[in-house]
Amino acid sequence: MFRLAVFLKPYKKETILGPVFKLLEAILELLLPTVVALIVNHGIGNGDTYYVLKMGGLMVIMSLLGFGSSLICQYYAARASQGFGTTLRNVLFKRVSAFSYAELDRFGTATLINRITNDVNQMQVAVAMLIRLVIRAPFICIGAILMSMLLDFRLSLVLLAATPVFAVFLYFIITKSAPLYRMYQKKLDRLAQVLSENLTGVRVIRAFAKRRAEKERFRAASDDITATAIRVGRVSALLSPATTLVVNAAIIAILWVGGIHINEGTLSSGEIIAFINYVTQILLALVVVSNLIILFTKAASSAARINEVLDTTASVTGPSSASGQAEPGKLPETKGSKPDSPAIVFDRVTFGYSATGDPALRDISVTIDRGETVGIIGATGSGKSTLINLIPRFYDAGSGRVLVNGADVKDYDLHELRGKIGVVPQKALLFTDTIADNIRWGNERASDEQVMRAAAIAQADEFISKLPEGYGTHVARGGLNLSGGQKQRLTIARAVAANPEILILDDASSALDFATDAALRRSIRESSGGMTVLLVSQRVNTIRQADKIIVLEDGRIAGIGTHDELIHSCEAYQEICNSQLSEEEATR
Ligand SMILES: Nc1ncnc2c1ncn2[C@@H]1O[C@H](COP(=O)(O)OP(=O)(O)OP(=O)(O)O)[C@@H](O)[C@H]1O
Repeated sequence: MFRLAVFLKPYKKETILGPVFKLLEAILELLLPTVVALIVNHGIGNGDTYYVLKMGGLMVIMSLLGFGSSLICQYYAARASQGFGTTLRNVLFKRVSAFSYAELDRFGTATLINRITNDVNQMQVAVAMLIRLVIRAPFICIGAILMSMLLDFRLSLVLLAATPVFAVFLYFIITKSAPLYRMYQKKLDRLAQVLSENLTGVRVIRAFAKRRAEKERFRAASDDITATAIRVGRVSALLSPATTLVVNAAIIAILWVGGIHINEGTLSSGEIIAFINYVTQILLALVVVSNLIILFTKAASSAARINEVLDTTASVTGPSSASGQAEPGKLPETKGSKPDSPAIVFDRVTFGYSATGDPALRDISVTIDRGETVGIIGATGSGKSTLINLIPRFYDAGSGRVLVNGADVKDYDLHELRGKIGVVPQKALLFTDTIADNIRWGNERASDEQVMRAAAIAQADEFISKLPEGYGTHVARGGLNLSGGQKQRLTIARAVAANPEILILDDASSALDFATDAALRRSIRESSGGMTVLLVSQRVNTIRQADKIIVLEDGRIAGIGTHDELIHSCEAYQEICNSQLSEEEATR
């Protein structure tokens, strides 16, 4: 947990001055019972009203000073904790943004969101409490014990005897609650996962009339977390009554022993009042300490979760380059890349999502020349998306090399590499902005003409022009106000607008009708201007005109060639064609 203290560095002043002011308040608070004892013994005992008023006035001033110190501490604590939380959240977000798909897959979205929000909040509260109470509460405890020792050493032995009893309670509660807090946070992640699946998949759930089942699933996750919360609550709830029990037992013992001393004439009534005051202060401070311990037990498990993210380094990083925000399509060439080399080469590439499971790609070797249009086809799960994900380094090949323009993708600066490649994913994702800005997302500097040209290539111009506000039409959250095919065409336009050297369409026209799909391929071919195009599809019609077709089967290459070559030589391709085309269509 203390590793995260580096994020408090910019708030050194607040972290030091906050506790100092709180200490001042605690000192004033500790002196008050002694002043009360003086008032009782000298003022009331001697009937000296002037003394009572003078000391009463002193008490008011001390209380006001204490109040002011407390306010200043509160202010510093708020500044430091909010600043700490903001910096930590930003650092975590930056770290997560740099994660490759492999790290994102490993953690999962729900837990990452919880770690950046919930866990950081938990740490933020812990920092505020650290500044406000961590010094004050133990100081009050120890100070009150010392002050009571000064008042009457024999009586204070009762307090010392109570200390180990309290320590045993504390130890029991911490060891029981810490694992429960860790479990609670894991279950919170699970709940967030179920909730997110339900909200994003609401249409599918309704279409399959699965609402009741999903409600049950949510209730089960929710009940599960409640059960853990109750268990942890039961354990931690013991702490306050246990503290009160120990301290009240001490008070009874003090009254008993004190009574004997008063009878013997060795203790004044003012001293016993001050003594009880100190014991009450100790009680309150101990309740605070015990709550702090619970808070820090929670914060420790949050800190461990945060540190896990901070300790995870992105597996996909590139050598740094000074290319910065270069214009898309005009990025500097990486060392090793040659103008006359093929656009993409897979050189004996093998890749698996996990080190132990079956590889998703095995021994893939293929060369794709610049300006070629290449179709990638295969049954579902055969590895098509995995193959293309290795080109922009969404994942890194386990063995073998992937070359772009003759240079290993690992030698590229990531920004430079991805600037060369336009990827249109299977699932169309749009942002809440205008249609024009969504297309411009791939190239912020694109002029209106370039945006319209990209839309025309993607066969999107016609439907856009029919919208009431044309290119200025606002895309609703998640593209709700557009059809599946319209969304796909906009994501294609977005990739085209970036003017990439390599355009990858990962089953990106699956929602288009045959005529639009054909028109799209024609316009990409006509206006590609030397662009290398990779078309991933399960539809033979989408890829049959390609210069080269790669057929994948169970992660291996089953054939490479044109449609005419493969229809005679590749069994896997023949099977796909047989399932989709008539004999006449296949050989036409
Ligand atoms: N993120 C992932 N983590 C683990 N396994 C994965 C992941 N993505 C894909 N796989 C597995 O890798 C294999 C290849 O998947 P891939 O998505 O590349 O197939 P595909 O040919 O593109 O399929 P489709 O046509 O259905 O999109 C499959 O067995 C799949 O289960």
